[in-house]
Amino acid sequence: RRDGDLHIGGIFPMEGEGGWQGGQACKPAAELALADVNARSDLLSGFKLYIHSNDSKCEPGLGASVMYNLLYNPPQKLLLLAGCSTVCTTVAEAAKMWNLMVLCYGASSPALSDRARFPTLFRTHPSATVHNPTRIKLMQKFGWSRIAILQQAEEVFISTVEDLEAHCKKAGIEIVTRQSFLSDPADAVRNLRRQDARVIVGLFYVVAARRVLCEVYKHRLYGKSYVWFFIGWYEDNWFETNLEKEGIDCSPEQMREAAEGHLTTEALMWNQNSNQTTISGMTSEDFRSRLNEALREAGYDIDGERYPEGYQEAPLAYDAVWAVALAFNKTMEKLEKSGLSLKNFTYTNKKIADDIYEAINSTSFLGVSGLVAFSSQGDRIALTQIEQLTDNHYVKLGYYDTQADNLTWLERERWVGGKVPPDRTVVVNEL
Ligand SMILES: CC1(C)CO[C@@H](CC(=O)O)CN1
Repeated sequence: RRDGDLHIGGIFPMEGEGGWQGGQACKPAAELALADVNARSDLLSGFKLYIHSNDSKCEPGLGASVMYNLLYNPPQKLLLLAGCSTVCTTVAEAAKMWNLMVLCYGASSPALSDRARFPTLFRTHPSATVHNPTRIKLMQKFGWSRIAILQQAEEVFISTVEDLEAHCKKAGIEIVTRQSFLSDPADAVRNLRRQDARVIVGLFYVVAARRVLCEVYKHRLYGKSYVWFFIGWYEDNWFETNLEKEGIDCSPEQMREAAEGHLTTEALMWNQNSNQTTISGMTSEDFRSRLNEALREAGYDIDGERYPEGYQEAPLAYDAVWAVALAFNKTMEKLEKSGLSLKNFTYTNKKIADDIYEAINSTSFLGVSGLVAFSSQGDRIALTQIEQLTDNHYVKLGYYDTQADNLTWLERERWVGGKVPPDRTVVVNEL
């Protein structure tokens, strides 16, 4: 017996120039999850879930018009899925006026962790600040209490640095200098040398990262006396590609030499235990095979390593749909007690919206992206992974569970000079 259908809006960044076109892999992943939850007789019994989606191009204005079209055209939507920090900011700030929850699968901006501005926002994508406790943990492990920061002047990195500074203060780690640049890092890198920076946290997009690395080479700010922390979600050989195209005047060999030994931190988006069965019955590797099949059908040459954007984040979109289905299921059970159902939801019905909020807020299940649970500000609670570039390839050094303050260390780190670089010039007193 089908009591009816449940509808949600899906705003995916499919193509466009700026930002992140992660909808290319995230939309197919969301559709896989939709088929899976609708096939479950123990979920949403009597109802079928539908996603009505449109392309935001990762542009906030277009994202807003997509949202209005979803809201002002029947059928009524119960919730919105969205990607891209800029689009999620716009959609989540407005959605509360319609009592709509917003579930973001591709938004990393720390500014979104703000219940005052975004009272109905949840995200399966972790905030960029998730790296910071991991960076602090590594500094404490290697005895670095004097660091420097080099960042690109972009909102996401500015708010990440503010959070990092707060963590450093609490941990008693001194920041000797904080350099930022718009697009040319030359002066900023030169100032790092002038301040005798040795342990440097770098926060920039991958094109700026190549420019930084070439300046680091020129100023010899690498090797046995330096440690660089880079972001871990750049493509694997990022430091030796596009050099001509982007006017980088360092050779691939020079870039490799400057990059040798750097550390990276990133949030884990694929459940690490690849033979652990998740709520869908799949392991994360089963999910990968099904996603690859769906992407081949959509025309991507997966076997030729031609992955669409958002491939890394696809588990976050898949799990977002599961989080919605489980929350709706919980809400329907609660509403039935008072003879109501989600069919009674309207954009002015705050009571049912609060029930949906409560249901999402108490989410906790093992998804293909790992344990899915949210902080009080709606942020994804996630593990982080630490890697090091050794002999031109990334080696996994360990994982960090911030909530449990548990660092799993694999003892694989290697230092160019054979020992941990000190965080300052070491003066040896002649006896
Ligand atoms: C790890 C990354 C690439 C960070 O940016 C996210 C997009 C955004 O925050 O707009 C997608 N995932």
